Amino acid sequence: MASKNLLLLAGDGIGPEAMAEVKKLIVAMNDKLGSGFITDEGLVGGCAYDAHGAAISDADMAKAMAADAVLFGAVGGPKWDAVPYEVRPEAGLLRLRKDMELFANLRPAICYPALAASSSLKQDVVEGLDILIVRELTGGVYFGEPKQIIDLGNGQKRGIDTQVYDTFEIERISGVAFELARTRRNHVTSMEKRNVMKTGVLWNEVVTQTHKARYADVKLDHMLADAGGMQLVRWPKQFDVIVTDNLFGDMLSDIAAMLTGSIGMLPSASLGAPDARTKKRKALFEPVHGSAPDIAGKGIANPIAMIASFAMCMRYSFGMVAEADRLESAIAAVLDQGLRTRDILSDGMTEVGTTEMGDAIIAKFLG
Ligand SMILES: NC(=O)c1ccc[n+]([C@@H]2O[C@H](COP(=O)([O-])OP(=O)(O)OC[C@H]3O[C@@H](n4cnc5c(N)ncnc54)[C@H](O)[C@@H]3O)[C@@H](O)[C@H]2O)c1
Ligand SMILES: CC(C)[C@H](C(=O)O)[C@@H](O)C(=O)O
Ligand SMILES: [Mg+2]
Repeated sequence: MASKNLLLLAGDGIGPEAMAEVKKLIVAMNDKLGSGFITDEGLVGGCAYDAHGAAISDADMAKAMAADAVLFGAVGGPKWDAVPYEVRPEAGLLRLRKDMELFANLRPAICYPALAASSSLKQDVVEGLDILIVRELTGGVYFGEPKQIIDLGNGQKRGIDTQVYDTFEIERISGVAFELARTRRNHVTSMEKRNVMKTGVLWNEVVTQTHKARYADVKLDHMLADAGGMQLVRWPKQFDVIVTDNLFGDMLSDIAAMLTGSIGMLPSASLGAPDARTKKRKALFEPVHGSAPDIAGKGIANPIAMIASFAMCMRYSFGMVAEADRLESAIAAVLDQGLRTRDILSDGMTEVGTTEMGDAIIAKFLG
């Protein structure tokens, strides 16, 4: 049996609360189904800074590089607002993405039937929604140089971030989007801002060329990213796969999160290129949400995004497609039963905390 070494990086705020539910699930799967997961743990984010002055230590980084997959909770919080920029909690996540070369971030936004009526959007707008945002994750303005604040010496400062994309980066992320579209509804919408950005012009050009050369069977549309945001809330069901850069993908996926009822619902997978010899991809799975300092420690966080991220882990890292499908069905069934954490609560439903929600999903999954 192929190894299943998981590194758990729970992080800060609600990260450990959500991760606790996945840990219970892993223990139950090992005990009852003989799934054979081997777990190790490490520190990332503010807790890592507190322990050793860095947002992730070299030792934990080495563990992440060696693991078959990394499960990540969330990082950040007001406690670390004043720490130096280079070691702020979020730097740990960015280092993991960059050093592991996780260029492809898959963010599916699925509206579970039971939540269609509780969205802030009209029911018919979100009912049956199943879209996938493919976000480029190791380039763009997140990593481009120079990135600095310079003193102009006249009482003024200048903040500089640099958006950079090379052909190969756009080619490989659009390849991922086209491949995934072929397994879905065969439609890709590429979003950039070619009307104001040179990287947008190149993005559009390379996606068009990649399509023509290798994926002409897939329907391709181009949309300016601001209009894309508007279309996502106007009529999201027009989309199948959206491919976009690092920053637009960050923003568009938070918008998409609300289509599903709550940001507490959205999982994600961050994947590297397959290794030439072993064909295995480096991979990290994390909820789209952050550490939610406003609700941390109260036991009310929604663990579904974290649990659904583990479903993606089983599907993409271990080929456990049946188990992943069953876990997603268990989430849907528990929502059908009327159980709701506070973020997705609506009239007539039963409010439960993080632990009860996790327990109910695990029981349904095993049942
Ligand atoms: N991947 C990550 O680790 C990640 C992602 C986004 C933000 N952050 C960090 O998290 C901190 C807080 O950021 P923010 O407040 O902008 O975003 P956030 O996602 O943490 O919270 C936004 C809102 O959504 C709610 N929310 C988020 N997840 C929830 C869940 N699972 N269940 C119920 N409600 C949930 C929060 O209570 C809050 O009201 C910042 O330090 C930020 O940098 C980390
Ligand atoms: C925490 C932060 C670095 C991160 C990002 O901006 O990518 C987060 O917002 C996300 O969506 O994963
Ligand atoms: Mg984000």
